[in-house]
Amino acid sequence: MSANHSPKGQQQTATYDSAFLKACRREPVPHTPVWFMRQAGRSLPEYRKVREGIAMLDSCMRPELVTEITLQPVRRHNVDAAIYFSDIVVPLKAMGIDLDIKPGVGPVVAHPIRTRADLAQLRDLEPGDVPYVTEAIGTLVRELGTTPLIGFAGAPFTLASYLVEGGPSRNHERTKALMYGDPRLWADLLDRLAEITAAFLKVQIEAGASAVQLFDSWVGALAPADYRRSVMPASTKVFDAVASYGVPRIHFGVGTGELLGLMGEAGADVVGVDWRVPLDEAARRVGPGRALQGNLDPAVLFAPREAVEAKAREVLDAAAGLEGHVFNLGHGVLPHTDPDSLTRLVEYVHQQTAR
Ligand SMILES: Cc1c2[nH]c(c1CCC(=O)O)Cc1[nH]c(c(CCC(=O)O)c1C)Cc1[nH]c(c(CCC(=O)O)c1C)Cc1[nH]c(c(C)c1CCC(=O)O)C2
Repeated sequence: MSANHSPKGQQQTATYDSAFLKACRREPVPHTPVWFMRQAGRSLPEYRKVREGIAMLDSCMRPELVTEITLQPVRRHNVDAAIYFSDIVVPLKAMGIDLDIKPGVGPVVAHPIRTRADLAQLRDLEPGDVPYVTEAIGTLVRELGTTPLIGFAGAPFTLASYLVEGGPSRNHERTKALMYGDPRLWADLLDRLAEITAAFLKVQIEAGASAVQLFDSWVGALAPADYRRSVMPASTKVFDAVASYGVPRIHFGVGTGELLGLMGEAGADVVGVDWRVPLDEAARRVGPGRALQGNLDPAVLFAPREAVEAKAREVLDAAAGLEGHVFNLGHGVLPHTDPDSLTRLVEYVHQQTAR
């Protein structure tokens, strides 16, 4: 019996033919696929329950907990894809960098990277550093059946911003001081982070992830010329490193209206768009040959149902002429979102776009 006729082969074929992966490949879809960034997390009571008393980073290293949390939004919302439950700082933690995720704050780094000597903290990431990732993804792919699993990583700029600042930052002043003040050290830092990120994405793809998303959440802080010169080479290196697997590569950032074209050029198959740029205009900026993902403002979910549906309709109308559209929010689900409004939104998009 050939591999493709085995139950596993049949599952792989059905996953390949899912609406989500078809939209990423810009093929015709039975309905517009939907998933939400941060769909697993504090908006769900079942998440808060299983996380009780367990620190965020500890939970990322427990495969049975990761599996359960990743599946929760799929069960509840009928989304078209799962996203692996983890955090962008997990590979850094795995190589021994002293950092923690502080509740309500975000990642905090004990010894920020600001000199060439500090770079020694960043060594190569080996699959053996993250055995829980390989294990959890293996289980998830079996449990998810035909629903695709998205792997992810933080992009070099966004990771560098946490490492250089030592924590979350509004203005990224230390990061920019290094970028403009010591371009050589900056380039070496981003190159190291690109290698780590690429290695982390490879682990996830080899374990069975069907797509990957690179989160460059804070890169919207840069002007296009600085992005092109100081960030794009590292992000391109990440995308090139995983190109041969043939899985869709999604590239996302916030406030990136002026960077959308370059973010596509960096090597993405799908460009994530926040709510500030309508999708038809985003498509003009990104150009042909790439799908778009987005872009409902996550705060809209706090409005009454009719208003949510009217705003979702606007997103669908702006996406009408696109080659490929994956419906998502323009950034992550906000912690106090009513989960029922997410479930209704999935239903609405599916029903409005059924072909
Ligand atoms: C910038 C960034 C981080 N982490 C991430 C990004 C990029 C995405 C984005 O722009 O939102 C990525 C991330 N973090 C988490 C996921 C899970 C998968 C998903 O459902 O999308 C993903 C994709 C879990 C998490 N990561 C974190 C939580 C909350 C911690 C908790 O539940 O205790 C979750 C569910 C913690 C975290 N980790 C980080 C922040 C800013 C925070 C929030 C701090 C807080 O408000 O408490 C860094």
